[in-house]
Amino acid sequence: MLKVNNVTKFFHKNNKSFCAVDSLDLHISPGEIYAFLGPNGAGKTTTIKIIAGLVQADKGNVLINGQDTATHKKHLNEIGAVLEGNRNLYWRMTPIENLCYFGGLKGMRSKEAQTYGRQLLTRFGLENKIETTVQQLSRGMQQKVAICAALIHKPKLLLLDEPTLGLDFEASEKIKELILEIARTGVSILLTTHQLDVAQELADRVGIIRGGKLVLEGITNEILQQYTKNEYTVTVGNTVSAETKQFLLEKGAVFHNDSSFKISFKQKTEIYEIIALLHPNPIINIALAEGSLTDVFKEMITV
Ligand SMILES: Nc1ncnc2c1ncn2[C@@H]1O[C@H](COP(=O)(O)OP(=O)(O)OP(=O)(O)O)[C@@H](O)[C@H]1O
Repeated sequence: MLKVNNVTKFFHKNNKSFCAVDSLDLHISPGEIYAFLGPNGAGKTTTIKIIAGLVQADKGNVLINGQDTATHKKHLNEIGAVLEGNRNLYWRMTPIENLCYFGGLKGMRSKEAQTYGRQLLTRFGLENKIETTVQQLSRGMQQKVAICAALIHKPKLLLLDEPTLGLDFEASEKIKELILEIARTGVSILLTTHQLDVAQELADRVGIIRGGKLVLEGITNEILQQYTKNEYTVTVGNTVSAETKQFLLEKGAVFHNDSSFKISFKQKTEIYEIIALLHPNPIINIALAEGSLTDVFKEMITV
């Protein structure tokens, strides 16, 4: 669906040229959710703007369905984008007026935009807010309208910049559900977020960009497995004896209290040695810490 080939972009700052996006390659398949992550200034927004045709790359190209969008501009119509959340919308207009307006910009007939706009707003649970001005809606509802506006012309690729930023728990859960639902209809989604838990929950694949370069890319679950440390939290029924405690401390254990500690190993099998050592103190619980994108991210951006 989307292929970004060797895209490079230079900007000028203080009379010096610097590379904001450096030889970037990425691709997204139909229905796939790709989380594009990176610290502030890494080059995410610039990349998204290049994909959306808002910024011109100095090198490389963007292909949609195999066609270069620089020479086949009509393929940009396959893209819907929510780049600034609710700031994309006209606040004094109602959701349906916004949708008709954005549909019109994409060449839709007014009646078609009306009909599909109402369907979209209903699908997003906004059927009772169709005639309320956007400024009177909650932040979460405004975000839903912004996504509807990006979907009005039935794009095949949706670009979402920080889709859950500033939303409360319930609104962000709802937006996440909707993102998954949109992807299930075959729309590819490229999302950027600093909320790594959101990326972990939604993304089929993840790319981490730093200094304009992709430093890690892969299937989310595979990356998580790769970065899962063999870190266990062990809780026993009785106080750990002084001698065992000393041994565990030497092995790098961190005690939460006299009967619970955290310990990491190079090899998973080392936990059996610890279980044997603790005997006959009954083991109440052993939990392996799950890897998280936050750990992966920290490692990738601090090396
Ligand atoms: N129009 C511009 N002119 C000059 N420099 C720019 C321009 N747009 C972006 N930059 C610079 O390019 C670099 C990449 O910026 P970009 O906005 O793509 O980063 P980002 O990863 O989206 O960051 P954030 O997470 O803060 O949104 C930054 O150093 C930024 O200051």
